[in-house]
Amino acid sequence: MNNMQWVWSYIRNLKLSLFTAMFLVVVGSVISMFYPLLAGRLVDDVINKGHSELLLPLLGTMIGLMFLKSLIRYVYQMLCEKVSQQALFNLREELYKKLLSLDFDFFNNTRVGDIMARMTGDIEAFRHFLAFVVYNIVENMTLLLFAIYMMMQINVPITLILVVITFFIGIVTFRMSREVKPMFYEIRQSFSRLNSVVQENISGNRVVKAFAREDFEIEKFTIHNKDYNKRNMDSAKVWVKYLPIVDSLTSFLKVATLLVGGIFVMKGTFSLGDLIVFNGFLWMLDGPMRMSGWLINDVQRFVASSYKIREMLDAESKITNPPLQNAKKLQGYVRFDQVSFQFADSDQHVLKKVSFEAKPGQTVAILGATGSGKSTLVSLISRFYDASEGTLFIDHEDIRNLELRDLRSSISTVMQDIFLFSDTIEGNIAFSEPNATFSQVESIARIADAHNFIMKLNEGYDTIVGERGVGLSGGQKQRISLARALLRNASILILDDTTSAVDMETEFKIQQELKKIGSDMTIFVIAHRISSVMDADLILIMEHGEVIERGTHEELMKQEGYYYNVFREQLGDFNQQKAVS
Ligand SMILES: Nc1ncnc2c1ncn2[C@@H]1O[C@H](COP(=O)(O)OP(=O)(O)OP(=O)(O)O)[C@@H](O)[C@H]1O
Repeated sequence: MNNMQWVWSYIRNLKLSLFTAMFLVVVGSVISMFYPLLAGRLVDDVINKGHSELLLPLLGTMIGLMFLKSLIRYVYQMLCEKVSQQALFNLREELYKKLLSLDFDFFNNTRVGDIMARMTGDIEAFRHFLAFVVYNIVENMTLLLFAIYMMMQINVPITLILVVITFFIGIVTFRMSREVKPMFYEIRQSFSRLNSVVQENISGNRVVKAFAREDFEIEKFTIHNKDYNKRNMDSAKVWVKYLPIVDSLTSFLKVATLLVGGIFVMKGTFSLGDLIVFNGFLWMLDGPMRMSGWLINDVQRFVASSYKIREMLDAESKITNPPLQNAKKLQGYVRFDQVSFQFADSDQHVLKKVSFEAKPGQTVAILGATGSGKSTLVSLISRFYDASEGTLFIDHEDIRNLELRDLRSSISTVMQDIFLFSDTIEGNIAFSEPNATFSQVESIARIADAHNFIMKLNEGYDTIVGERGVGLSGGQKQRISLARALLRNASILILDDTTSAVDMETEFKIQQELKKIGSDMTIFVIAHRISSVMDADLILIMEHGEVIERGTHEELMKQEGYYYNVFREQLGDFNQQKAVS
C-alpha cells in the first residue's frame, strides 16, 4: 500500500466532507478569477471610457465576491479540519491498540521517547497534511491552471513567456525539495532522540538528583538539542540557497509582464485594462510557485512521519495468538519440557533445557544468583516470550495453543519492577478485577498486609498515588501490587521478588495468609531469602540458565550444595530477626 492509499484508508468514510471541501476550494479559486477581470473592467470601462455608472456595481460585485470567497474558505477549512480530526482520532486509536498488542520484544528494543514522538509529532504532521496541505495543493493548482487559461484568452504570447518563467521556478522548487527530502528524515530521527533524553530525565529524575548529575544531563540534552537545531538549520540553509532564485524569478514575472505588456499597450494591441488584468493574475502564478516550496516541505515532513507511524502499525508481535477455543479457567498445571530460551537480539541462551512440573495447589520456589534466568523463566508462563526450544505445557496443552487473554486472565503476577498507576490505592488494587467491591479490595489488602498502612494515610484507600507509586515506600508498593495480584482469582500466581522490600516479620505474615487462600493455586515464588522458599513443594536452584539443584527443603539440605550454603549464610540473620521480633 503506498502512502496515499494508506491515508485514504483513514478518510474513506469521510469522502463526502472531503470532496465537498475540494469542490468548494475549486469554487473559491474560480471566484478569485473574477477580481482581476473586474479590476480590468474598472480601468477600461469606468476610468478610460468614463462609464461612471458602472463604478458602484463593479465595486459592489467585488466586495460581494470577497465576502462569498471568505465564507467558502471558512466552510472548506472547517470541513478539512473535521476530516483531519476524525482521521487523526482513528489513527490514534489504531496506534494505541497496536501499542498495547505489541510484545515485550518490541518494548525492549524501542525507546519510549521514540514511541512518544510517533504518538505526538508524527501524528501532528499527519493532521497538518489533511487539514492544511491537501486543500492548499488543490487551491494552488486550480489557481495556477485557471490563471494560465484566463491569461491565454487575453494574450497568448505574454502568457507563454510567463509560463516559461513559471516553469523555471517549478524546476528550482523541485530541486530544492529533492535536496531537502533526506534532511526531513534526519530531523525526524533527531527529534525522536531528543524526546528520549527528555523522557529518560523525567522518569529517572531521582537518579539524576541522587547522583547530582544535572550538569551532565543538561550537557547531554544540549548535544541532542544542538543536533536537532543543526539539522533544522541545514534544511533552512537549503531554503536560503534556493529562495533568492525563486524570489528573483517571481519578481521577473512582474517585470516581464510590465515590459512586454507595456510594449503591447504602446503598440495598441493591448489595453491598459488588460495589463491590469494580467497583473492581477500574476499572484496566481507566483503565489502557487512560492507556496509550492512550503507545501513540498510539509509533504516531506508528512512522508517522513508517516513512514515512522506505519513502521509501528506494521510491527508484529512475535507472540502469535491462536483463536479462542472454549474459554475456561485454567487448572494451573504447569510443565516445562526441555525449555531453552534466548532473547531475539542475543546469541546467548538465558534458559537451558529447563524441565520441571508443578501441579495445581503446589508452590514452586526459584532461587539463584542474580541474572541466572529466574524472571525469564516465569515470564514464559504468561507467554511474554515463547521458548526458543522445548515446550511449555499448561493444563497439558502446549502454551502456544492457548488464547493469550484466556491464558493471562488465569495468571496473576507481581512483577519485580513494580508499576502503580496515577490513581487511588483502591483503583490500583482493583486494576486486576474492576468489578471487585470495596470490601473485597479491603479484605485482600489485609491479606497482603497493606490495610494498616493504607488506613494511616489521610485519604485511606482514596489516596492518589503518584506516577509509578511516588509517595509510597518500596515495601508499601510491593504490598499494594501483591494485593492487586491476589484480588484476581487466578489459577497461577507468580511472585517475582515480591517481598524483598518488606521486613521478614511482614513476609512471614504474608506467607501465612497466602497459605490460607492459595490452597488450589499454583504459586511460583522467586526470592533471594531462604525464609521465603523453605516451605515450597519444589525448590529450583538456577545458575546461568540451568537448574542445578532441585527438591524440597529437606532434600536440598541433604545435597549440601548451593541451597545448603545459602541456608547456612542466611540462617543467622533469620534467627536474629526472629529474636528481635
Ligand atoms: N530484554 C533482554 N534482552 C537481552 N537479555 C536480557 C534481557 N532481559 C534479561 N536479559 C538477560 O537474561 C539473563 C537472565 O535475566 P533474568 O532477569 O531472568 O535474571 P534473574 O535471575 O531474574 O535476575 P535477578 O535476580 O537479578 O532478578 C540476564 O543475563 C540478563 O542480562
